[in-house]
Amino acid sequence: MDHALNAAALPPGVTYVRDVLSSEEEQVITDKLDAATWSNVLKRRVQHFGYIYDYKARTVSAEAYLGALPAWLGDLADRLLISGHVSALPDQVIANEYLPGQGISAHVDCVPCFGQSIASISLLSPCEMIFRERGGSRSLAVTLHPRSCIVLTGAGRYDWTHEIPARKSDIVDGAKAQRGRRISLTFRKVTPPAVSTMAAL
Ligand SMILES: O=C(O)CCC(=O)C(=O)O
Ligand SMILES: [Fe+2]
Repeated sequence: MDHALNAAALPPGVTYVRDVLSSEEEQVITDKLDAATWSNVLKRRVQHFGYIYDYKARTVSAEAYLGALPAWLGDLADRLLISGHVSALPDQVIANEYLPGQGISAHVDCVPCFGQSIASISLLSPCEMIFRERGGSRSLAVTLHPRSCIVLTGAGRYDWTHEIPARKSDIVDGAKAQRGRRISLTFRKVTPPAVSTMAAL
């Protein structure tokens, strides 16, 4: 938990923590996901828990509620809150699977849909995440190691985009590394529409 990266190499508001999971936990989580049904609605496979996120409409509606997080994800959500990595208990999780050559294009996670902290836990294979300052010229590359967690808050959540380049290798710790299968679990707190409407008033 205390291999925090040099904060200067991260956008403001972003924290990166190594080894939030053991290798055993990483395997158990992977097996649980593979025992469930991966969705092919996107180029990469995904699974949604808690609420379904509508990628096209960029919304989470009340009808999208699937139920409480399964216990194994609820436990991880509790850990993120108790360790202070997130400020509100996450109630929505998206698992993303990236095969070599797959990525996610530059985006800011839906602002009205989700709360102030977004936490992403990486499994299985390292990859690079690129941050770009919106309306600015700064960009930063951060290696996401398996079993690490990256948390986006503040400017890193709202004023910088993040992306994972769709490529087959990355430079990891100074050396070229072929990508393997990577899975991420992104934990968010859904903002009820009524609350975001009130906040906008
Ligand atoms: O795979 C990741 O670590 C990031 C996923 C992501 O940015 C997202 O689902 O919004
Ligand atoms: Fe994201």
